[in-house]
Formats: sequence, structure tokens, C-alpha cells
Amino acid sequence: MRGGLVASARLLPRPLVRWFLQRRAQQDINENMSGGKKVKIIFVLGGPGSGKGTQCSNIVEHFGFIHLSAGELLRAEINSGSENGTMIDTIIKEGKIVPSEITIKLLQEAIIKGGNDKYIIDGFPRNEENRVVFESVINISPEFVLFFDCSEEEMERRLLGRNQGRSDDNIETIRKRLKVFVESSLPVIEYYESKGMVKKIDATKPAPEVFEDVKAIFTHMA
Ligand SMILES: Nc1ncnc2c1ncn2[C@@H]1O[C@H](COP(=O)(O)OP(=O)(O)OP(=O)(O)O)[C@@H](O)[C@H]1O
Ligand SMILES: O=c1ccn([C@@H]2O[C@H](COP(=O)(O)O)[C@@H](O)[C@H]2O)c(=O)[nH]1
Ligand SMILES: [Mg+2]
Repeated sequence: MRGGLVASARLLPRPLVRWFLQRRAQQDINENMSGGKKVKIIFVLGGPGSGKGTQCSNIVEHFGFIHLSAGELLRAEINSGSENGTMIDTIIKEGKIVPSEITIKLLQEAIIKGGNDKYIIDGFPRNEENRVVFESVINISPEFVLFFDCSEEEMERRLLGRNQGRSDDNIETIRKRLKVFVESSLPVIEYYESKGMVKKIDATKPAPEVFEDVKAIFTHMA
């Protein structure tokens, strides 16, 4: 059925396909969320090793959000043996960014499956294209963007000591990821900054201190 839809979508003008996908994503998300409340999304951004995953776990525990890590969803896709797995694996090892349609489809499915009305999306959008396609397909603006600001030396030190068996935690890939962060991801943060939507946290401090600052933001939000 989905294959048939994809085949017929190729024959339609692009704006019409985009409108159709947007409508369907929005309906899917609204039909599947709990209690009929509007879905709230917070983007959690920062360089590799800035502590996004660590702080997202704390946010889940204290504030009842569902944590969606785009990187984790992509790694799960590799491990599921999906047809895109090899391509995603290669991109991650090169520290590059996976095409938007793949990541957004995984996020969309996870939001629907989550059935909650509050999500923290960790490590996405990673570039301007991610941001624009997410806005047009999912059609939800983030409440705000949490930005973990950390020095490159500290991020590199943390990643080299992470020891979780990740294929991208080696010095060659780490350096590439840091470069991609500066060139492609920082402009996304600057875009949201220009809209007054960024809450910046000093993430170089020890994790419990960082969480105190995170807590202050989420407590005010509730
Ligand atoms: N504030 C901190 N001080 C020292 N170490 C930290 C801090 N926060 C996290 N760490 C450690 O640094 C490593 C990277 O943290 P984490 O996985 O949360 O980063 P991340 O931003 O999610 O990275 P990535 O983008 O690679 O997924 C982990 O080993 C974690 O335990
Ligand atoms: O939106 C995204 C998120 C991640 N990637 C790729 O995955 C790795 C690891 O991501 P983490 O957030 O550090 O877990 C990242 O370097 C990218 O290669 C992506 O392409 N798009
Ligand atoms: Mg992470």
C-alpha cells in the first residue's frame, strides 16, 4: 500500500506531494497523541559530546517528556537490518548528516508511537535542510531550543572517554563531526537565536551543575 503511494507520488507535482505528506503527518500525530492536547516539541542541540543525551535522561526523569534521540533512531535503523542501514552506517562513520527524509520519517513514526504530548528531540535538526523539511512535513514549531554550549577540547575529551562502543567515537570521526557541527548545525542554532527561541546552557560544567540550569528552564515552563 505504502509502496503504491510512493509510486503514485512520483507522478504528482512536488508541492502537492509535500502538502499531502504534511496533512497526513499532522493527522497521524494528532490522532495518536494522548488526551487531545497539542503536541509540544523541544529541540535539544549542541556539539558532539556536549551532554545532550545525559541531560535528556534527567529531563525525562523529572519532567515527563519522551526523549527522541535522532542518532539513536538512526542506529536502531542500522541494527534492524533495514534497506537503508548500510548507507546510514557509512554516513555516521564519516560524521556526515543522513538525508532529511530518512531521519524525519523515523522521528514521525516515533512521535506517533510515543502517544505523548511532550517530546524532547535530541540532536535534530542538524542542518538547515533538516529544519526546513521538518517544518514543512511535521508542521510543529519547537517551544524553544535548548543549546548545550561546550568547548571543542572538552567535547573531544568526553567522546574519547565515552566507551559505549559507538563506531563514530574515534578521533578521525570526532574531528569530522566537530567540523560538521560548526559548518552545518551552528547555522540552525543561529536561525532560532534570531527568532529569540534559544535557551543557552553552559555545558562545560559538571553534569549535576548543568542539570541545575536545565531544571530552572523546565520548571519555569511548567
Ligand atoms: N557535564 C559533563 N561533564 C563531564 N562529562 C559529561 C558531562 N555530560 C556528559 N558527560 C559524559 O560525556 C560523554 C558524552 O555525553 P553524552 O553522550 O550525553 O553527549 P551527547 O551530546 O549526547 O553526544 P553525541 O552527540 O555524541 O550523542 C558521556 O560519557 C557522558 O557521561
Ligand atoms: O538528525 C541527525 C542525527 C544524527 N545523525 C547522524 O548520527 C550521528 C550520531 O548522532 P548523535 O546525535 O551524536 O547520536 C551524527 O554524527 C550523524 O552522522 C544525522 O545524520 N542526523
Ligand atoms: Mg547523544
